[in-house]
Amino acid sequence: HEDQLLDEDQHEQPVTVGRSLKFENPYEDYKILKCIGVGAFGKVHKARNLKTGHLVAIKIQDCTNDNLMDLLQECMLQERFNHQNIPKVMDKYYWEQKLYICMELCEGGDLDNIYMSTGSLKESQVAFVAKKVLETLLYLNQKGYVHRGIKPNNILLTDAGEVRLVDFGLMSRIQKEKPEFIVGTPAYMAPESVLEDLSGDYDERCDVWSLGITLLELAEGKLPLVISSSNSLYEYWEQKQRVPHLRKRDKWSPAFHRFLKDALTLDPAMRPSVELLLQHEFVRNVEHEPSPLKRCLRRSKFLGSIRKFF
Ligand SMILES: Nc1ncnc2c1ncn2[C@@H]1O[C@H](COP(=O)(O)OP(=O)(O)OP(=O)(O)O)[C@@H](O)[C@H]1O
Repeated sequence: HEDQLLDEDQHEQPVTVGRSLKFENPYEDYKILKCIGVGAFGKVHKARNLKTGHLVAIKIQDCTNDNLMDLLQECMLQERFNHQNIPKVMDKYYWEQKLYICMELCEGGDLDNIYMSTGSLKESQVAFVAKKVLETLLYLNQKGYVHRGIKPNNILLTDAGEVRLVDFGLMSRIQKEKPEFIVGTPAYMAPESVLEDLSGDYDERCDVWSLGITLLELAEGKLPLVISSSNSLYEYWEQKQRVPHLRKRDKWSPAFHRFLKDALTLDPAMRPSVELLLQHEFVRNVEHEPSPLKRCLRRSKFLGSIRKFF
């Protein structure tokens, strides 16, 4: 219980994690109900707290002595963030070589699954996602972090259609630690992550680019650039330099076209910051409630139950 991790936010003062990391059997506190997601390092399950009856999501990851600290760092970052769009961590256990992270359940699932089942989103729904993700990114930027993993798969919805951002495993400090390796999912990665001459000092704006690609995907129902490796991303930008845009010009408002043009500015030095984009006409007047995504959640659930039936 005396393990210590470095807390970067507190000027590298060590903080004790032993107090809140439980070295106990999690199955005595939670009943696993069903698997709701699969990640690179483990699975996410829906579960019930046996004392309170509350439903939670439990991420279960295999641990070795080598990766335990990395996984804990990611979880502790998520724990430390206090923002309505970031799922709260309630408990964490280390038991029989596995890490169990119990957090707020986002019953709606991720936007990747949702749009694949219901079809592309409407403009008002895309604008809502844009605003919520920008607000979360602004919070992270103010704390000094770049997310580096913005994509539909990491944007979850609660039952009420509220947006939650997850996956803090690729996150890094703004301008402090450029990742040693190219990190992220290539199709969403900003051109500067592979083009040296563009990299400059505009680190946090890579999230703005990834958000632009994400919104295009949600609106059109498919990825604008089909790129599966950082090599092919490099080749694409070396040869074509054609910036993705909405194909059907008349289907979308001029504000949406302009927003994407701004977010997908090739040169990060010219790309607007998160703060500036929050003032953009496309998102400025988006209401916080009610969520326009609630309707597509109902549809996704309905389609899910029909599929189960057949
Ligand atoms: N709090 C949650 N509530 C509901 N579903 C969740 C929650 N967290 C994750 N999921 C689901 O589990 C999936 C996998 O999540 P996880 O965080 O393990 O993936 P990951 O580590 O980001 O995966 P990868 O590394 O492959 O990107 C998500 O895409 C989502 O569908």
